[in-house]
Amino acid sequence: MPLLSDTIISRGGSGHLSLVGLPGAGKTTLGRQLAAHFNRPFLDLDVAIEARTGRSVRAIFVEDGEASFRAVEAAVLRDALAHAGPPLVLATGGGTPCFHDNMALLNQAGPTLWLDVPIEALAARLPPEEVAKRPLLAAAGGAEAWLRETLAARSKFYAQARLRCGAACTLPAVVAQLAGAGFALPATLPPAS
Ligand SMILES: Nc1ncnc2c1ncn2[C@@H]1O[C@H](COP(=O)(O)OP(=O)(O)OP(=O)(O)O)[C@@H](O)[C@H]1O
Ligand SMILES: O=C(O)C1=C[C@@H](O)[C@@H](O)[C@H](O)C1
Ligand SMILES: [Mg+2]
Repeated sequence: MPLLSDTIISRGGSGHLSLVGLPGAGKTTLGRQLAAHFNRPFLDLDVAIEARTGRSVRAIFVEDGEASFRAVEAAVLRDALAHAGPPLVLATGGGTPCFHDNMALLNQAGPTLWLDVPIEALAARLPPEEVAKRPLLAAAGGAEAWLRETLAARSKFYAQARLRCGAACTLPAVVAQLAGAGFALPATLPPAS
């Protein structure tokens, strides 16, 4: 039986396409668009964590603390990357790349893209109702200050992504960037009959 890490590595450059970046960067939004474009399954890691545990991300943070959440996040990530199905478009959680060896695993599993959206644009995208959905942001004094501090702490992890887009992380721009970088992203084949 192959090791989990062998399974992940064997997917190579055409494996899972993972999006990383701060809350509000558009990982979920762009991830869905990329999945539709490349005819791949889409997985949102936060949603997968909630499905696995039967609890909200917020509840895990509040009741068990961040370290517990990060352990569950790392376990669900490993399972997702090792899954035998077709390669995914994966929207990671905002903090996923910064804990355990998650960023190295994402890079082994396939192309990685940092949505490096300017802080001012992120803050404008996150009105109070969006802030309330995100436990770390909601607990902070102000969204913009939290985003700045968090970027300073996290950029060394996000910067390990193979690709990066800035203000214009649109579907056409990212598709062109992936093609230009030579990542092979074949459309998912229908299941053999
Ligand atoms: N390119 C964009 N331009 C403007 N608004 C956007 C763009 N992409 C996403 N948004 C909006 O910004 C908000 C956050 O987007 P989204 O939920 O996709 O971010 P995320 O990176 O998945 O955040 P989180 O890490 O908290 O899950 C949503 O309201 C979404 O509609
Ligand atoms: O930026 C973060 O650390 C987080 C972002 C969300 O996607 C969730 O994974 C959780 O709220 C933590
Ligand atoms: Mg999201």
